[in-house]
Amino acid sequence: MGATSQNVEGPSVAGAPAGAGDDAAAGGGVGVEVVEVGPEDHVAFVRAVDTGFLRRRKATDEEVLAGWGPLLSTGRLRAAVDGGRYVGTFRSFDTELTLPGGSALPVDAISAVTVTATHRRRGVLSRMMAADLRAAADRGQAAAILVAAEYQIYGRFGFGPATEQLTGEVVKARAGRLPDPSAGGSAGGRVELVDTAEYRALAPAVFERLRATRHGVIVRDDRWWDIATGIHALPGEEWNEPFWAVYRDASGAVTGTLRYRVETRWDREVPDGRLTVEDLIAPDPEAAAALVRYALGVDLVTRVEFVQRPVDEVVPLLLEDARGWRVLEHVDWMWLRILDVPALFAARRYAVEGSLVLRVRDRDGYAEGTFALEGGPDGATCRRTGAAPDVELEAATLARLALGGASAARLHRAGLLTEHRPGAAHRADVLLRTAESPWCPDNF
Ligand SMILES: CC(=O)SCCNC(=O)CCNC(=O)[C@H](O)C(C)(C)COP(=O)(O)OP(=O)(O)OC[C@H]1O[C@@H](n2cnc3c(N)ncnc32)[C@H](O)[C@@H]1OP(=O)(O)O
Repeated sequence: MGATSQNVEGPSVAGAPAGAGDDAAAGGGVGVEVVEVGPEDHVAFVRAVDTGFLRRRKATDEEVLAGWGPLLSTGRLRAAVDGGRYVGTFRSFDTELTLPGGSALPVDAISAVTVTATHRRRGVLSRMMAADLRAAADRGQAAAILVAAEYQIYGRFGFGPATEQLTGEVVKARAGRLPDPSAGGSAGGRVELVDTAEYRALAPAVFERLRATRHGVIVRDDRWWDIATGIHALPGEEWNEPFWAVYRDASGAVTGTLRYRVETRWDREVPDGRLTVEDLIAPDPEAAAALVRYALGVDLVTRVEFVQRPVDEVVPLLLEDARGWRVLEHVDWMWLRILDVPALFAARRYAVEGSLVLRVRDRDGYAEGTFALEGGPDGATCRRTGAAPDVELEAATLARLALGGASAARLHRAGLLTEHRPGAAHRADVLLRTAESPWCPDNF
């Protein structure tokens, strides 16, 4: 294990040669080398990620290793090294992304991207990204995904925002008549509060039903569930036990799950609590409505916040007075980098039968070319073609359209999509857009 004395540049590492590396002409400055990180340097990697994200973690090396080691072992770790110290970090791991129509596309998920303040804007991220995307393409993965810390970072690497999400709040006093939380579902089901172990046992199956149907969703593996339920503690991160609830339909089957926390507040003798719905997974409308009504009905609470929700969230439609709902934040969320246009577009499904010829420009080559797409509800083909294109766009713009969440007509108005045939943007929308918005409920 490398020494872990922290300084501004991050810890020194065992697996990297001090001072070794390529020259400034390769980018990244003199002496900076991009290396793969093995288990012997997991602690140094975590410390460097913390430095990059401006965090000070109070945990010993042993605690860091016990908490993060199993997680890091499932992914690929890259680091930039200068003088034997990590100055850049990059993690990627395999997951599956649900496409419109329900098929699961194997993709490369990127996280823990940092470059220390001393080495920024010298091309260190560019080199780590280039290495990772090349490796993902060589493995046959059709796309890479990430959640961007800042909007301006990833477009240059061919990523575009493929899902958006919102956080909204219900001000109960303005929402009209509120439901009785004990009333249960309209179809004879009921909401039950459960303990952590029951939730851990019941929730994954409900999530799998969402994943099979909602495009934009990615895998939650056992490790994810253990961390999300506090069963696997992450060192230096405080765990506050939330409330867990499930919805059982009339047959007793669990069809929805809810994780929420409450901050109790008082305005003198008047209760003014805040309830935050952190994770609401309910593929069935009946379960979704029952769990929303339950959250709104909890006493001693005046505001209920729903975080990381799809942009077509139903909460306002469940209120007697929809003006009790207000959107607090509406942001880009999961960014997509298409590495193989035919593989992705042939794997998704389309609401109606249609065809479209796309000319895609890609500085890095992966998505460059002209592609003939023919698709419908039951299947699709997407092949390279010599035919004249209907529309022309950058790979990063195509990423916005890939999951059906963006409007080609709007992109055309913004000058991001060129029509080579009049009306082609509208035709693209008829083919590519989806009735439900793509939604990635997770941060990774
Ligand atoms: C998936 C995730 O993990 S998201 C988390 C991203 N990490 C963070 O936000 C932590 C704090 N920031 C950082 O660690 C770094 O600034 C990083 C990782 C964002 C960028 O690393 P760098 O090594 O500086 O990037 P690099 O030098 O390769 O930049 C490439 C280009 O992107 C631009 N760029 C990089 N970061 C940003 C940014 N935050 N805003 C605007 N432009 C940026 C650079 O100016 C450069 O432009 P150019 O090619 O026209 O010269």
